Amino acid sequence: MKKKLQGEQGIAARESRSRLMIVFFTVAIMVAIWAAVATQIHLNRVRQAESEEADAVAKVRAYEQALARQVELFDAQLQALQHEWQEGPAMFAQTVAELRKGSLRHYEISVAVIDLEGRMVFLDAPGSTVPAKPLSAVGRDYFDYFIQAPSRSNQLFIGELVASRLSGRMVTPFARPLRDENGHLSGVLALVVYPEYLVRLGGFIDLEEADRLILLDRNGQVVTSTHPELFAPGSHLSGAAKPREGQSKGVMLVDDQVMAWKSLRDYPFTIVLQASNSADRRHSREIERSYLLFAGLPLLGMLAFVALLLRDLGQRGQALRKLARSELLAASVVNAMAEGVIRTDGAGIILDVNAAASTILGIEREFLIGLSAVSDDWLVIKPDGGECLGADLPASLVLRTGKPQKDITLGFVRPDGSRVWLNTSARPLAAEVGGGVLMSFSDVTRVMDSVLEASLGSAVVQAMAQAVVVTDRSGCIVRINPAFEELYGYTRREAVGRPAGFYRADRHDREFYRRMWSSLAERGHWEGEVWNRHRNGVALLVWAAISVVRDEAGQVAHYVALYQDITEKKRTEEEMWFGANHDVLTQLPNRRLFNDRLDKALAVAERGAEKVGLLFIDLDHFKPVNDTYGHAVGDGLLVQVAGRLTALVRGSDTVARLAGDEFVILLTGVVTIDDVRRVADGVVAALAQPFEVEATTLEISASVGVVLFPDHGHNLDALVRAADRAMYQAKAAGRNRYVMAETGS
Ligand SMILES: Nc1nc2c(ncn2[C@@H]2O[C@H](COP(=O)(O)OP(=O)(O)OP(=O)(O)O)[C@@H](O)[C@H]2O)c(=O)[nH]1
Repeated sequence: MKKKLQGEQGIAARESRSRLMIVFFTVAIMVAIWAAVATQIHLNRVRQAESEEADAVAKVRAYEQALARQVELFDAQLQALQHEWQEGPAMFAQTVAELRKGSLRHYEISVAVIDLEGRMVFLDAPGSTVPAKPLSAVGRDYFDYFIQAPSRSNQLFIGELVASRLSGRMVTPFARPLRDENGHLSGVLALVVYPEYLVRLGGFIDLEEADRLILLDRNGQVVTSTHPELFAPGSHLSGAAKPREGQSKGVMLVDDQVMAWKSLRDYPFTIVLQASNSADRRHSREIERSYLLFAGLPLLGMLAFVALLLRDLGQRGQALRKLARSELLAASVVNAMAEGVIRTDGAGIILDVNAAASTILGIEREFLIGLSAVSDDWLVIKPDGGECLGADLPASLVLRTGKPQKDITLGFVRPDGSRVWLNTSARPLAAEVGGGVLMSFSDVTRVMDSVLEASLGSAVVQAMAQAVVVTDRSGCIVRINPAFEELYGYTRREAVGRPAGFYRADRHDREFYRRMWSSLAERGHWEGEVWNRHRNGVALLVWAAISVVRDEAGQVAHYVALYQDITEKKRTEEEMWFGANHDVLTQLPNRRLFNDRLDKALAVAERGAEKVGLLFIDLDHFKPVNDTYGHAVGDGLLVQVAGRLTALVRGSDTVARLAGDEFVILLTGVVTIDDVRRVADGVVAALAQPFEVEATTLEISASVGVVLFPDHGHNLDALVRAADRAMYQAKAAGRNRYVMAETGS
């Protein structure tokens, strides 16, 4: 149940992960597109604003230059008229008339001369005459400017916009002082200009229809503008759309419209341009729209696609959950079955196994998957003991014939060597589910064993006193008898099904078992001593007699082994043999064993180039030891002598006690006579050393006769005689020495 939930949760989690990923990537792409578009639009707007500002500033500058030139022109006329006034009124009037036809012909202007009282003494205004009641200029700024400070230098003064008393129109006076011959102020000369002429200059600077050019005077009052309906002369600019106070020039955006302004340095005018940028704006709005379209269309497409994808995913998820639920259900049923189930692909490769299959076969599920179910590597036997090859396995039969196979009994040998009997069925799987084979099998070992047991004359076996074990042809135990249980300590249940020999003591090498098996194969029988081990760990030496049992066809069907415990018997035999061949007192080999070994050594030496050395040793004056200290001390001395002699030679040499105080050393593998001399020197020296026996210090010595085979004799008797002789020669020569036998003796 838990697994099932986990499966569904897994699908749900995967599904919501997929949804999240899709939404995440869609949002990311949308954000990226919109960011790119917004950046582009912003950059466009910035660029446009910059270009609009630059444009406005350039127009203002151009107009500034035109205006300055215009003012300079007016001033030049004023200066000319200033000069003419001194020539008399008639001359002055004539000059004015000439100017009107000449450089001032394009302008609607008036020329007035005002005396020191403020009376207008000369006026030349088209369509106007000097009024009967003379007008007073007192209070007009251009008059007051010079009158209040008569010494003011000869400079141009531009008055503020004022309503003409003659025409009622707004005018701008340009004035200069008039002086008499003495240089005293005699009046003021005014050139009164209808200021709309000043903005006509805008025509020179490429103004656009909607560009608003406004000229302000020093008080911020509108002097004139290209759009008098919006900016009436004498009015003030309202709101934010006016130059920043204290700044003589600047450019800024007001209500998404560029406004540039500049105050003239030399004249009391400020130029304001409210630029029309509608054409550019329209164009850039179109570009922006195309950007938005570019970003918006794919976006809409993407949103639609994502919506479809999510819907599809939801449906798929539902279907998958349903499928997973049914698959989980099926899988848990299969896994809970007591029968082993294996599924393979069309080539017999194992794709899936259930828990029971793994348990029955004794192989981990992970290990089984990927193996071939039709391989020759499986150790499978038929009920008759014959081997079942890969091509005869049920999966192979199904794959070859396409037909189901039912109730095939086979013995399967597990990796641990034990054998299990299986009742197997297999059937082909439909191509829609991927093809392959579905195998199922159950463990029928108990039934099969009892069948086999019954067929093996169990009564006789059971009754036998000897331990009996019967195996199938693969070497797996199919039955044991009570004597076996007693001998090895394993119950029938523990032993049956395991490989025979699982109770080995591992005291024999591979070669031993190889010889056993080849004997069984060649002669159908083997017997001999084998070290096995009881369940409690104690090693047992048994006499094993193993026979092959063949079926009617002559094929190996079973092996039968009989075991007899010979551990005790062997021990007794060994003890008896030891007693017969060794000296009881010193435990050294006795004459019998010595003769035996000498015989063998001579036989070996005869075949090779090596020699055999013999040292006959007789203790000197041993009898007095016995006589003086007693037999026990004599015995103790003999034991110590045996020890010293044994310590002098290699393990392959033999030290034997022949009788009484007579010892012999048999040296094999001798190459030169010097090898023997070295040992003889050692013997004499070792036995001349004092002995400590039962708190008694004894000093004796030995006489040694030395012979060499083949130098001093070709057989045992000749050698022994020669050695004996040599030994007596040593005694005769004064004892405590060795004498080498004479050659040819
Ligand atoms: N303690 C003891 N003495 C033994 C044993 N077998 C023999 N003997 C004694 O060993 C002595 C052998 O003496 P001999 O070799 O004849 O005389 P010896 O005193 O050694 O004189 P030389 O050989 O001429 O130097 C005898 O007295 C035996 O009784 C034994 O097993 N134990």
